[in-house]
Amino acid sequence: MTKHYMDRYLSNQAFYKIQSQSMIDNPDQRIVDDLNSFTGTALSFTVTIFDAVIDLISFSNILFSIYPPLFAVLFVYSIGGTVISIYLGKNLVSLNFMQEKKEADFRYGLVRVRENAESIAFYSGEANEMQLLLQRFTSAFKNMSKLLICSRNVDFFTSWYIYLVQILPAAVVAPMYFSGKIGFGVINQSTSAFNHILDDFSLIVYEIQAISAFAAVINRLGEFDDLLDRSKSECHSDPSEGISLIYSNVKSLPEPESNGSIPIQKQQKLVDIEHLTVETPSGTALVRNLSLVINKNEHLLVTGPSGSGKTSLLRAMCGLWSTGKGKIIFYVKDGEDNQPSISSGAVVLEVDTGSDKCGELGRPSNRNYEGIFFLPQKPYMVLGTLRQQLLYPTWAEDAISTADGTKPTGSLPFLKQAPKSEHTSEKPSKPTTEDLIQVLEDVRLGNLLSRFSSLDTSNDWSSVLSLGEQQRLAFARLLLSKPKLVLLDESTSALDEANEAHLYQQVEKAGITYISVGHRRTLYDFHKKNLLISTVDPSSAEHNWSIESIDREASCNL
Ligand SMILES: Nc1ncnc2c1ncn2[C@@H]1O[C@H](COP(=O)(O)OP(=O)(O)OP(=O)(O)O)[C@@H](O)[C@H]1O
Repeated sequence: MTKHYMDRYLSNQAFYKIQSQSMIDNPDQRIVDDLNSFTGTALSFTVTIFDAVIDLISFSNILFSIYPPLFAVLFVYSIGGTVISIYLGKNLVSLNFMQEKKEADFRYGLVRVRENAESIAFYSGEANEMQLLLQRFTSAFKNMSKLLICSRNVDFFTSWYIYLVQILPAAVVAPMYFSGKIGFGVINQSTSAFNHILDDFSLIVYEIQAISAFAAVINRLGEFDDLLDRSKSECHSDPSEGISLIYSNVKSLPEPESNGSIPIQKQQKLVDIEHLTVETPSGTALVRNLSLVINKNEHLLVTGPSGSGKTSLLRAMCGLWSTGKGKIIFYVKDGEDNQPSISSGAVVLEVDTGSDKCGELGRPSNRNYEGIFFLPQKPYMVLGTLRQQLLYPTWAEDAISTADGTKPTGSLPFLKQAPKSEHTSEKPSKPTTEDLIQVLEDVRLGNLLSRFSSLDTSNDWSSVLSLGEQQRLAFARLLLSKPKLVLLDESTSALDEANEAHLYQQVEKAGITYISVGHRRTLYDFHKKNLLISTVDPSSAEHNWSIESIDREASCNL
């Protein structure tokens, strides 16, 4: 079940939507704790119910042969007890639900302190953190107090219910004993049979607390399950709604000129954006009616005021946001197998649409295999060795290792990677150790090997490397993956100008076309076109962007 849920959580970018739109709380706790409770309790309930059925069959006969009216008393008693315990415990389900949430919130608060230890220490924010954590803890504590009061009431009743049962059967059969119809031993016999059967009928009374906790777990898992299903069905929804991403496996060939030749520049179209309007998930327009073609090596710089929607444009290009309209066509795949067929001078394009590629995972399972790479401003450092950092995210097989760095032993079927979807393109071949060392040199991080002794040293890389070093490491990943197109979101913001220039030269040398977002003047030196996005004016329907060529020499002189 854990693997099943993780598969769906990591498909269709469900984890991203859940986090960015705050759809449900603590999905991690649902996967770890709720699944654990669900499977454990489901198993123990099954065994308990099975036990109860066997017990009921064995003792009903005895009780019925002693005195049939005892059965009627038993029914009335157990039904009455069940109704009262359900009434007393009616708040237990919601209180258990909230307890799980509040404890998970508290734990998450502590995890955030650990993850942001340095920033908090720089801010000297200990007192504030303590306050925030105490608020979360107090909230969990208050809910626990309500839960305890409710459980206490249920417990009082359950105890009373259990004690009364000791005298009830004896009281019912006592008149028969005194009238001499039954012997003294039969009283004991009837008490024992009565207790057994009552235990079976009173499952709800005895287990009301466990049942309410189980119901809360089912609610939380059900909510999560629905969300994951919805995320999958959204991927298969009408592709005409929202922004369409199209991955073409042929290069777009324009109409040949009168002499039959096709201009070289036009053959190298990489991205074609048609009438694109990008909106936030809440529906605010950020970029209006953008039409743009990016050819190979025609590096584009996206600039504009803070909050104008530069990163959001990249989000739309990566398929993270589909709110808005228009088309983004990528011509980044090699077209050897699918040469366009030309008939009567017309060019027929063969394209794979995003929806065709949906398969199990909706959007392409790994955009990197499609020849597109993304570098964020704050690089993500995986938990693991330096080698795993470099191989991430294109080659992830080696990531299966335990916290102490050892490989898990034994055959665990769920550790096997999922079979590759037939639509998924081939990965580039895996780099050798020499390639990894070379790429570290290329991004001027060769000193890491002497600092950390080898490529297989594990560390908390986001703490031990400076932000600039992390950004260079991210460029090393890019150079290893050799995509056709890379989207750089202020990914050199922490670097000095010399390192920034060096990295851009390396990327250009590798033949990778880049689209950068940034504010720094130095960036103009490495780009050929500038897309300027201005803040949308809600009162006007005009588009809010302009494109101009960058005169490299002029920008160098600036
Ligand atoms: N998940 C979201 N839901 C709603 N609005 C969002 C969301 N994420 C970002 N926004 C809003 O969208 C707008 C554009 O954000 P974006 O990150 O694209 O700006 P930007 O131009 O890259 O800014 P900066 O230069 O400061 O990085 C901002 O006003 C931001 O508050």
